[in-house]
Amino acid sequence: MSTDRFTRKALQVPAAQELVLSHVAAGHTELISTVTSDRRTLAETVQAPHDYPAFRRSGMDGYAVRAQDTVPDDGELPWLEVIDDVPCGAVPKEAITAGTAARIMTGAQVPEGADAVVMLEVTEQHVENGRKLVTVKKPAASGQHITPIGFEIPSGEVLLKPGRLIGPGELSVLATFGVHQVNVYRKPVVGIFSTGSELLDITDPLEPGKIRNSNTHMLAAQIVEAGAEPVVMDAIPDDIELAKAKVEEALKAYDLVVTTGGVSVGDYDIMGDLVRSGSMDMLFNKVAMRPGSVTTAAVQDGRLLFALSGNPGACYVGFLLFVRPAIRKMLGMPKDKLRLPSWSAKLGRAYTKVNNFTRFVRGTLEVSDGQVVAYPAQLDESSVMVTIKDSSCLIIIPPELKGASEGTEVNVLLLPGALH
Ligand SMILES: Nc1nc2c(c(=O)[nH]1)N[C@H]1C(S)=C(S)[C@@H](COP(=O)(O)OP(=O)(O)OC[C@H]3O[C@@H](n4cnc5c(N)ncnc54)[C@H](O)[C@@H]3O)O[C@H]1N2
Ligand code: MOO
Ligand SMILES: [Mg+2]
Repeated sequence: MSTDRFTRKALQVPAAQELVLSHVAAGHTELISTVTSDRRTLAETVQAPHDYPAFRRSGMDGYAVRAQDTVPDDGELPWLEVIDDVPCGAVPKEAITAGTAARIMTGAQVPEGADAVVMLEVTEQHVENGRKLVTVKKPAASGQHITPIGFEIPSGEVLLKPGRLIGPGELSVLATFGVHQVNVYRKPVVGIFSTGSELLDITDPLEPGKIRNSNTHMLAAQIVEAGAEPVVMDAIPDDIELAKAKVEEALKAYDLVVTTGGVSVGDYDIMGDLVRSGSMDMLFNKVAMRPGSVTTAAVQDGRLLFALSGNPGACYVGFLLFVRPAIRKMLGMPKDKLRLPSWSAKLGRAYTKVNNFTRFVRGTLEVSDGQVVAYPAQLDESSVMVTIKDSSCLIIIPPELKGASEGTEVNVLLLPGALH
């Protein structure tokens, strides 16, 4: 790797991603209460401890019967004697035998002997000499309105594997089987700070020549989305000694450190100098991509430092392509879930910029005539912040396309939350 500021060797995006991923591994685990496990990543295999449903379950409010007893005899509707009443949560007291039925509610356990449930709507109930009788006006088919044991999940089935992100469906499964504690991967703690003498705090009034620090807050939200815990540190001015001390402190305290700003070749681009200064191993300081060509990564004592560009567009994309997959690997997620999902789409509008590097252009997705169409943002410069909020994908424009006309088949990376 180069030792001066200007000579940089650009890695292709996949190679840079692999390099980053080779320096992280799934982290520690912790046992937590399932009720607080939403958005956490499972670190264990969960198997069904019993069949589900565990009993034959009625799908309707009605009567449990033997289907054969519901067939009219010589045009006469059959009468059955109601020998039991089974509400939800109860266990049937009697088995159903020829000529008998049990009143039963949706979700209740179907008695032995019954092979069908008929809905209340197709029955009539009478009391005759103190005996409860029911007639069935429509013959039942065997198995009707009964959910068999193990219909959804047989006992012993693997339900959830390590690396699975817990959400509403997973919580439902865990609760169903009484799994009230789960082993999950500990959330990596990520220290973030911005560098730049121009940066004002979000609460500061605007001053001439200055801007408010937006990247720190954008990154904090990206870190949360990725499944980690951000620790927001104060921004620092462009002072290499200060930056060095801050990086050292952060790398000791946190699992990962992300900085933004000062990675290009300018006079005050201190982060670029810092990673080359020898105290850490630089993985790369140039990637063949735009925005984010100056994205820099280094490792010290096994901990990664990502020095992302200060330009908001480049910082955003640099996080998604490199930091997010690293966090997801630390969370034990499988290899095919580390990167953003990729779809193919047609370009809805021409993209004319030509570049030597692969472009990751912010865009919006629409479906038209069953075809996914991606529209590049009107403003997609690295320095532009405002269109980040409107984007649902990154459109990949490889350099060999030399720009792309409307209708070109492209690959798009889905942004987190694109389908919400
Ligand atoms: N001579 C060259 N100049 C530049 C090159 C180059 O190769 N040669 N690369 C350009 C590219 S590409 C990019 S990207 C930027 C990278 O800049 P830095 O990472 O060094 O970032 P800064 O110089 O600190 O800031 C750039 C820009 O971003 C604003 N910024 C910085 N931090 C924040 C923040 N926390 N929140 C909001 N905005 C922030 C900053 O004010 C600048 O406007 O360099 C090009 N130049
Ligand atoms: O790194 Mo800059 O964002 O390539 O545009
Ligand atoms: Mg700079």
